[in-house]
Amino acid sequence: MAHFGAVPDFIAVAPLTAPLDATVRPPGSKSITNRALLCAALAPGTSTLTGALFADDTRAMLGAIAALGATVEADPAAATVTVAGVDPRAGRSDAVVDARYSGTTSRFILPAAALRPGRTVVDGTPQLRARPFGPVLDALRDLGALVSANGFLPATVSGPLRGGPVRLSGHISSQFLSGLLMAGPLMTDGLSVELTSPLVSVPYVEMTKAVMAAFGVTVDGLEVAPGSYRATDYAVEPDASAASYFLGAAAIAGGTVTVRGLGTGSLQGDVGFADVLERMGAKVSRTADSLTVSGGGTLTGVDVDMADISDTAQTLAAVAVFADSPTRVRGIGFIRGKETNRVAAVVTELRRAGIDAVEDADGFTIHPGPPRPTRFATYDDHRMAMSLSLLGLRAPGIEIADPGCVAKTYPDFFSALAALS
Ligand SMILES: O=C(O)C1=C[C@@H](OP(=O)(O)O)[C@@H](O)[C@H](O)C1
Ligand SMILES: C=C(OP(=O)(O)O)C(=O)O
Repeated sequence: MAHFGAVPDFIAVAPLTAPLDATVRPPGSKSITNRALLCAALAPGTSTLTGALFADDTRAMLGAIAALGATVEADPAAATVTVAGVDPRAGRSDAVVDARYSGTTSRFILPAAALRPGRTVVDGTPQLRARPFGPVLDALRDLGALVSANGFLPATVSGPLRGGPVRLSGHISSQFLSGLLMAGPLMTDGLSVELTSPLVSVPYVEMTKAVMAAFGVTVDGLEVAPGSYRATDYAVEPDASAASYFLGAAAIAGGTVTVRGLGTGSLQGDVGFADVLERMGAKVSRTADSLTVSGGGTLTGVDVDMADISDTAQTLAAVAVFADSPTRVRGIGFIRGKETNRVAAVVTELRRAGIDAVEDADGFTIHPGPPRPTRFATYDDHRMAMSLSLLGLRAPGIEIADPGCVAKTYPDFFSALAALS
């Protein structure tokens, strides 16, 4: 990960000396910010986002929509972005998008870029180049685009997109479907997607539909009629995946953590991480504007399918270390294709700390135990860094290598973690 300013080689996590009593508001949701930015960029007129996330992944999307011709004014200190939209179907010049490390940016911008008659090259870091793109590239070809790529980035696409019916696999990533749906209303014949394999990360597709609806476009099942977006002002919720670390901290270290801004009406499936903590024995309460977890009692291991909320699987691995029985996480084989092979990475690192962690075909099993002092490797994966740091709240001698990798979604994570105490 590229960083601005000095970033240490590692961070030592200080164990908590008293139970937690904290209220936090994580920065804006990465997933909602990047959807709202794209919908705003495709809407004629001016939209303003408040509560937007400023992190590497959303800066990638800001650059991507600007490359497509949207006018962007960002105020990171105020967490606002103003976007004047553009009709990509009028874009005849060549364009280049650097999606950096961002799955959402790259998978969402490809269909939008393929609406342009001009050529767009979409590329990213070596990490992103190693992630799969075949399903969306094949779908774009079937929808009428010219595509030059071999299943991975870099990819060069040009339109227009005729649209109509298309078949798409769902088991690798939901981001392909979300990206196609968002470009759908601007395809000549609209879009009708038929999934050829079971969809992972389902709540993210519901989120896509909800953000599109806020910008005036209705998705019916997996069908979108030709139409246009409507510029709007949009308030982004705090990030629920980021919240999982603070909720997990309460479960591990005891005491209470309240996350503000994540209420019962949240668009993010990852608020469901609290349900898993509840099954393990933590106390959870929910209001229209907050989510609270209290821990300190015994945690019991769970057997849980996390295909819908896989960004919190590593958080659960960290919590599971402190339970009184094993935890089995299923349904997440596909996270081997994320920032790193997350199944292998979390198992390898926990084993280095003396924990009996086992890789399974579709996930992992964690047998609890006391972690020994360890400097965890983070594999350039923000979620490895954030989740493994939780072990240090209870166990002495825990260090996190390359902590700057959290810049992908949460540049201030370690300050927020320190502020908990
Ligand atoms: O659509 C989104 O915003 C996301 C979908 C998920 O990816 P997959 O659909 O690839 O599982 C998730 O892991 C990612 O962090 C964000
Ligand atoms: C998988 C992730 O990101 P993306 O796919 O958007 O790069 C993540 O944030 O955990």
